[in-house]
Amino acid sequence: AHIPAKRMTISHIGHPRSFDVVDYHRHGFTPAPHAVKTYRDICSHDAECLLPVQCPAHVHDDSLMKCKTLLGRVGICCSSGQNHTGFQLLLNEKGRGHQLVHVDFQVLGDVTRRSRIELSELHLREMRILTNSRAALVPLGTASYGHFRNSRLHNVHDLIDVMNVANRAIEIALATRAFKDRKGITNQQLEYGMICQDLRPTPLGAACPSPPMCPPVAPHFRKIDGSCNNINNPSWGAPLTPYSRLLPPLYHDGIWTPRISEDQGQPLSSPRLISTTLFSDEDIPNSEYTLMLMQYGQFLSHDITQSLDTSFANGSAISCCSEDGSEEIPHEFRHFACFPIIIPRKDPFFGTYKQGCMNFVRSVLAPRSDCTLGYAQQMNKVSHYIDGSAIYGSSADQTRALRSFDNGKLKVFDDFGRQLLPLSEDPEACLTTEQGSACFTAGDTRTNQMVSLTVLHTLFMREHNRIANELAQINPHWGDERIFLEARKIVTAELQVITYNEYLPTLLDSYSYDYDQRVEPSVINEFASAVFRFGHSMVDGILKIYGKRKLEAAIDIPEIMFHPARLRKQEFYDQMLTTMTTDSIQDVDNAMSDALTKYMFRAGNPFGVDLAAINIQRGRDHGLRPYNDYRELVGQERIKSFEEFGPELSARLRSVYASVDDVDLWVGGLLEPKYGDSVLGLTFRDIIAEQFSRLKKGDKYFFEHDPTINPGYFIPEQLVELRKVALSRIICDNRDGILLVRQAPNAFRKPGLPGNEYVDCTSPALPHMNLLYWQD
Ligand code: HEM
Ligand SMILES: [Ca+2]
Repeated sequence: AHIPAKRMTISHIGHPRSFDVVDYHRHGFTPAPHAVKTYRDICSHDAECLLPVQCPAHVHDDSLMKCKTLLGRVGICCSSGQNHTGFQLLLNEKGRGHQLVHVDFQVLGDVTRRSRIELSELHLREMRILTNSRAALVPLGTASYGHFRNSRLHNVHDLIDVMNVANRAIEIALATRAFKDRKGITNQQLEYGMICQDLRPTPLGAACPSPPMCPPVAPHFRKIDGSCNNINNPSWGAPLTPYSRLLPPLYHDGIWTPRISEDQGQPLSSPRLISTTLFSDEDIPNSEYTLMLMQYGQFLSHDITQSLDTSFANGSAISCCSEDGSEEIPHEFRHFACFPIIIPRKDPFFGTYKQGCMNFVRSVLAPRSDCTLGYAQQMNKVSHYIDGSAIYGSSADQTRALRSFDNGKLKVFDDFGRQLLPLSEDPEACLTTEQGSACFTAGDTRTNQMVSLTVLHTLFMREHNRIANELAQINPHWGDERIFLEARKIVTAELQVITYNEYLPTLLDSYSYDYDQRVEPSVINEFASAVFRFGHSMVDGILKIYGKRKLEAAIDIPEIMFHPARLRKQEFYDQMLTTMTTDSIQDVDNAMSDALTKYMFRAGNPFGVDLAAINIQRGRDHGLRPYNDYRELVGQERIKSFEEFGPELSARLRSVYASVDDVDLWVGGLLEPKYGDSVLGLTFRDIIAEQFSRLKKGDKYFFEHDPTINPGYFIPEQLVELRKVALSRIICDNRDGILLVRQAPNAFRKPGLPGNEYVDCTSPALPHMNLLYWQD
């Protein structure tokens, strides 16, 4: 018996932050004196009036006091802590009535034994499935393999590390289930995190990773794996740790079983049915933004998040569908992480290929960071910070494999004088093994997923080496290590400048500043598994390639997924950069390219997989609550009837959702009307703002933080230089120069828009960063 979403009200206990305050100063508006009362007048002395999403999202029966923010939006009075779970709530009188669960050691001993037996049974079953059935594995060369390829690991050591953590997390989830059965714990108690017992001194404690060892003095350079950033919580933001959450998950069993309908507990509709009913391919180019807004968004998302599909212990891909794809494998014969997407028989596309099942495997889990029993948490495979991990890797091993150890530079593949990323030696790196295929290596395992993504990886690899070369000239006494670390630090700052000064202002108009040690920087599960996937709607299924005067090719993007060999054609790199900074993105709406919903990763096959359906299923896999709960979290009214979505959509929505409280977050967020002149609706916009606020506030090494905070701070003269950085300058500096000679100053906005006219790459309108300020 989980809490029906409709009965919930959301209120918040927060610590002071200054979201709208910043906005207000930046834009220089003065609120009309009668329009709003400032928070000081309304909230008590230690509280501040903030947008709800900026406060730790706490769901309980009472509501904190409503107030108005400086920009006139409805806020709440917040006063403490960021986490939505437990303890603070209990101390707060609002928590009355939610029982803290006492854990007695004898019960815990029994529960531990039971979970270990169950875990070994699961492993045995896995072995049986693997050895007995050909259908257990996803065949190489299929689209489903391409999907799995998206969460491939670097190497076998990487696999062992992930498996270790994942198995411990499963053990804790199993123990939680046993404990719940034994003690009659409610789903609500699980959601609130009311089982507060730290497991570390108990036999289950071994399942929690020990905290990282940090040097006594904070190092000047951030660690590759992001650990030791926060003094009190050194594992915050490190790879293989769980996502944070805005709201507690909604699982059917309170632990890991996906949610069902709010309407009489029927199963939710198939994500594929939702996809065909609500999403179609329409060509609606945006008049303001270039494809770079899409491509940089994906590149950035790969720096901060990667969830992994569960695999067999040997790393091979689990199949949940029969070999011919006509049906799901029955529960008893399939892996416990199977959660296949059922394709309705009448499916207008997959039906013609007699496909009844699309493979989907649930994400790998990580133990909770406070080492308690409770709901399952998904693992982020990469460092949560914006720290260039897609360029450099998220572990010391990965970085070592990418470095040349020559004057601080990264390894390159010299392709007749053009510097490309090193070729991959992994025989499965590409989706195809046809002659002439070539895949590349970088810090992230999704580098080859889209050729335009591979181009961005190449661009930043070149930028690193360009800076390393300059630094070596300016400081001839520096060795390889010093040059590498300084260049990485500068490139990371460049990513932060581009992200916060160029990219985010196209999506948001406000976010907050200052370091705050209490802020957990971790990527928010709702952000990774739904909200930031808004970018999928921006993707154009066709990449146009221009020659000197005319259109040379129109590439169907499924042809270049995990197949970036075109990069070896001499002109292609410059051409792709030109296309990305010239052509339009598609509008953010419920149109999705067929390239993503029918043909994704098809690799020569007649059909691919459906990313819209996968996004919806992933949200359910990760226990995301329905869209309405997040509307409320950003201070909007809950939707009460489908009619509120407008006449056109309401009938379609009603045909796939039994209740308005069932609508998936990714779906509802994309259907929402745009907020002001933003490309996004308010719900997505606010959650994105909150995420990037945390990534800055919770990162001690953020480039702009001052010497009292950032052990590797930049001096003011260097900051002035860094703030000149623009993506268009980086493109000009690292082009082949074969076809690309000009850029508009803002690479995300369409060239030719007022103030964004083309200029020559050598123009002072694209200022250079002067590295002489790094002379030492
Ligand atoms: C260029 C075409 C793109 C393709 C083919 C693509 C494909 C994919 C695939 C296959 C996944 C994994 C889905 C799953 O199993 O749950 C994924 C995840 C994701 N995508 Fe995309 N994507 C593209 C562009 C973008 C863009 C433009 C953005 C954002 C602006 C974006 C943001 C994300 C995010 C945040 C995730 C979740 C990552 C994680 O936490 O694992 N993607 N995408
Ligand atoms: Ca990162």
